[in-house]
Amino acid sequence: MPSTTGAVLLAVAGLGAAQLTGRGFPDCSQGPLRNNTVCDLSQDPLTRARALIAAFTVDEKLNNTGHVSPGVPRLGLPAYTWWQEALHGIAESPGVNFSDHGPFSVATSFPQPILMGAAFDDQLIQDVATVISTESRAFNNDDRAGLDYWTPNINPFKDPRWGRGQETPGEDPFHLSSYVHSLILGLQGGLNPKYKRVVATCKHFVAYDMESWNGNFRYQWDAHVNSQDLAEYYMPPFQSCARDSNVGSFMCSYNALNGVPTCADPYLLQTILREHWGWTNEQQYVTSDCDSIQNIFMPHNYRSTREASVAAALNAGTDLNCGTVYQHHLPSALQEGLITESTLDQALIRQYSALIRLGYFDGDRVPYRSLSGADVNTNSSQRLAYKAAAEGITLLKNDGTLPMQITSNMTVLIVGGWADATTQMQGNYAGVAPYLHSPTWALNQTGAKVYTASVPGGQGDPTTDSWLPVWNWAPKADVIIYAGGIDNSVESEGNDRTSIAWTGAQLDMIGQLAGYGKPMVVMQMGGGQLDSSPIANNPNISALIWGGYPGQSGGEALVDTITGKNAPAGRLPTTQYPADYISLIPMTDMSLRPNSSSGSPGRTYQWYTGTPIYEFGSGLHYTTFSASIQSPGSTFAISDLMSNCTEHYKDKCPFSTINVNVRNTGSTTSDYVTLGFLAGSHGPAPRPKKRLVAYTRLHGITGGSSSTASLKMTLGSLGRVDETGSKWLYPGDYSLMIDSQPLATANFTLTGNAVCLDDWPQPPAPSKQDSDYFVGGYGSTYDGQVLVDGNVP
Ligand SMILES: O=[N+]([O-])c1ccc(O[C@@H]2O[C@@H](CO)[C@H](O)[C@H]2O)cc1
Repeated sequence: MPSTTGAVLLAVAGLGAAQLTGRGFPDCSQGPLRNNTVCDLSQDPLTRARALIAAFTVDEKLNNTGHVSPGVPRLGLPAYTWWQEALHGIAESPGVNFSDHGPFSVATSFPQPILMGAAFDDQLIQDVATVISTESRAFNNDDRAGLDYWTPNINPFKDPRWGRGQETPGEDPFHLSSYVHSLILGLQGGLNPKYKRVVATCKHFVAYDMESWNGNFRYQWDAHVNSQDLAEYYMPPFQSCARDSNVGSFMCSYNALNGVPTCADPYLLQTILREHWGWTNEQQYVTSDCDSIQNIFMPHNYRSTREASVAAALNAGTDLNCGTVYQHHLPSALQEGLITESTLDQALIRQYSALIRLGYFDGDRVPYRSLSGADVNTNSSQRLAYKAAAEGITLLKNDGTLPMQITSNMTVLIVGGWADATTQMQGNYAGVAPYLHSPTWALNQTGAKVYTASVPGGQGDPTTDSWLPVWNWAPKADVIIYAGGIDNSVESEGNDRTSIAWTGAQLDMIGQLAGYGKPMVVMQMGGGQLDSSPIANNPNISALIWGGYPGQSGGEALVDTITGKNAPAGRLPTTQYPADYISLIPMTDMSLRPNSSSGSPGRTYQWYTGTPIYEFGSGLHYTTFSASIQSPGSTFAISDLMSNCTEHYKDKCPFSTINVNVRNTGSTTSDYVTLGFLAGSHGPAPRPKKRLVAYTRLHGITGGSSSTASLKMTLGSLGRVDETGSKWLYPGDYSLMIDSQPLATANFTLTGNAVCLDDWPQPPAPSKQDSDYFVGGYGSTYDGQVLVDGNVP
């Protein structure tokens, strides 16, 4: 038992404040660590990290367990802030300093992931992530950021109300898995680079997709998910991160899963993450979400003391605490024997070996050390931010009015809360952009006469003052654009939506404007979808464009889509449900399949039994396409497929690369997203309507010419998940369909006996303590304090 576990000598600041605790690097040539093996580059990262941690006293170990780590001055180990954010560009966060450094106080601001997801272009995502990691290294070299980025948010966007759905690439688990693989390659600099560019963090593990609904809050919510939905829907993006992309870090979530707060769950953090997915080289760490270890104690009330709560987290495999409870309560947990020093060592070794993989101790040998302000906000990163917005923008309705020239002799009226949007275009987790070009700014570049009105006001605004400019200008306009929808005032962290309809005030204005009978375009902005049927069904509205949160070049990309400079080819990454959908299913219902007894109509395009307003994968073009598919063959014996399968993880074995010839049958040059959906009578009922198994974006197909999409399909993409969560290859009929409204189909049959591709580990039976689990809930009190959102005591 260690003798000294006394007061931790640490002044830890509040969670959200900028905490610039000093960065810099340890000096391995002159500093006190120079003779420690951590400075010996010939050793492997794990050996080096072990040697470093062996030099710490117990107090020094305990001190360095929070996101603000003081380092060890005695050893010349600098303070380090682990918490940086970069969801779509370097973002304001505790470890990032944007304060004035001349032209270098900005970072490229790409669109929110929900819009980049709509591009269905994995190479684009890798390119974007490479710019982010380049800029991150420049910030780090200028001592204005650390090297650990707690991004991406990769929880599937299952419920249209979720305020943070905008942070994700959409609702489909295959799409998310593929997207996140490319993203991590770009952020970290490859699958297994000698030096990672930055550490990426897949969050929030797992089943976190609700902020605040009907008295449930993310800090206390217990998500009940059966093994089938868990393995089939909620887990695949995380499997892609851990097993297939070698991500450097994971973040457990606020919520509990089936009675156990995720940060205290060894089934998740050890059995699934480290054992089943082989995330075992001890060069990666699990961090908590910010204060989610405190939440194990309260409001989850999963353990009766803070000491027991921090011990439950550390022992389960949460190596780092975003917050301060580890630093304040692990000392007594150690003294009470609730944790061992070797478990503490393991957590620290994981943290510091991750830093070693970043070259933290290797001085100028790290190739990224030369990156500087000249590598931030470059011309090419500006072009990429534009491209990312342009590729994601999705055309949902067009009566033939678009594309439409906007020339200097025209008058344009643009109305709505997004008409002059600037920071609004970034959404949340944003940084300081070099510029923010609004739709109005972009229209002004055309030389046309542009009138802007930001009406309407709030839903209950009874005045017509703000309508006057509209009534004045609408009759004179050659084209009317309405730019509105939703933004972070109704969807954000801590804030789920209570309606998925357009507000009456906006529909009133849109209807009035349409009444002028002019060419009229509606831009539906925001991350979550709105029921746009009133716009789709209004014959006086020429076109509907969905623009998400398009980032620094959003205005140009939107206006260029109207004029045809950008030929739209984005596809909806989520289902657009009718407005009454949310009255049929509670946010807390985690099941995907429709259920006649609960009344659930099912979730996502795979299981929703109703008719969507616009389905997942919708998106029009300024041209037309045809497709022909090369058949992979008609019949396959499962035994043959398996005997050719040499991968350790059987679901990764290739099935076939299927070539799809896509022909532009119109005259406008355009990209085309080739979506491959699988359906058929294989595996047990109920069966999904279809599921995405492959996609590729083809670029710049000129009118009359063709391009080939190679859709790589694995055995896993054919597999289906049973009720225990295991994935099987089943005999039966399969149809691979190209596009949402199929342009081509290939049918084939698998014969023989079903074979298990992935034997899912079963959760343990609830322990006595787990069954004592009690959710306190917000609005309840603890120690006389009322628990309120954003104020977890
Ligand atoms: O106290 N704060 O300032 C604060 C700020 C953000 C916050 O959200 C959490 O922090 C992010 C860490 O990456 C997670 O994605 C999110 O769930 C939680 C707490």
